[in-house]
Amino acid sequence: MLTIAMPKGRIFDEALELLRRADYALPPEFDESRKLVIDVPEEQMRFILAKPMDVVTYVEHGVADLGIAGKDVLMEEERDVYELLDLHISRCHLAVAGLPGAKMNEIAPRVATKYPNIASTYFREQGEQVEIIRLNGSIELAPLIGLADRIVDIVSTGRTLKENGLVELERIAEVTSRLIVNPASYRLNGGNIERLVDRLAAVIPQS
Ligand SMILES: Nc1ncnc2c1ncn2[C@@H]1O[C@H](COP(=O)(O)OP(=O)(O)OP(=O)(O)O)[C@@H](O)[C@H]1O
Ligand SMILES: O=P(O)(O)OC[C@H]1O[C@H](OP(=O)(O)OP(=O)(O)O)[C@H](O)[C@@H]1O
Repeated sequence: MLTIAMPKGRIFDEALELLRRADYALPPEFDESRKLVIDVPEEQMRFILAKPMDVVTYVEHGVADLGIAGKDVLMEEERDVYELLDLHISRCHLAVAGLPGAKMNEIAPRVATKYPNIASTYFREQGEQVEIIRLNGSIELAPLIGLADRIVDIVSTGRTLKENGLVELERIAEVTSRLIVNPASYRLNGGNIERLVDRLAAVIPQS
C-alpha cells in the first residue's frame, strides 16, 4: 500500500488527470467529495488531500510515502525528501516584479513575498540587502500601496501583473510540479515506487 499526498487547489486536477492517463482507476469521489483521505484498494493506494505547501511536511514525516509538490514549494522548504520525477504540470515561474521605473528604496529596500527563503537567497546572491515582508497571498498588492518596492511571486500568464500595472523585472526559476518521496519509504518500497514512476513517466506531457 502506498500513501500519496495530493495538493488541493490548482495542481490537483492536472495531477488527477495524469494518474488517470497512467491507467490508475481513481473513483468519482476524487472529483466530487470533500473527503481528505481516499482509499483505492484496487490499486493498493491511499490518497491524502493536503494544502500544497503542506505536502512536503506529510512526506518528510513519512505519513505519506509520496507527494506531488510545486518546485517553488520544494525550493522554499528545503525538506528531507527526494525528488523523483518532473511531472511537467502546473508550469509557471518565479519572478521579481515591481512598478515600472520604480527604483529600490536605497535606505531600506523591501520585498514582499510568500517565499521568504527563495527571496532572501536570491537578493543575497545579487549582493543586495533587503528586508523581506512575508505575505500569504495577493502579493501584487504590496507595491501598489507602498508596502514594498518589489515582490517575488509566481507568474503564469502574466495577467495578474498586467492588470495591476506591474512589470516582471527578473526571472528567478522555472516551476513545474514534482513527484517527491520519503527517503525511508523509497528504501523499503523501491519496487512499487519505481513501477509508479515508470507508469507516470510514460504519460507525462512533453514540453
Ligand atoms: N498562476 C499559477 N499558474 C500555474 N501554477 C501555479 C500558479 N500559481 C501557483 N502555481 C503552482 O501551483 C501550486 C499551488 O498553488 P495554489 O494556488 O493551488 O495553492 P496555494 O497558493 O499554495 O494555496 P492557496 O491559494 O489555497 O492558499 C504552487 O505551489 C505552484 O507550484
Ligand atoms: O500570471 P498569472 O496567470 O496571473 O498567475 C499569477 C498569480 O497566481 C498566483 O496567485 P493565486 O491565484 O494563487 O492567488 P493568491 O494571490 O491568493 O496566492 C500567483 O501568486 C499570482 O498572483
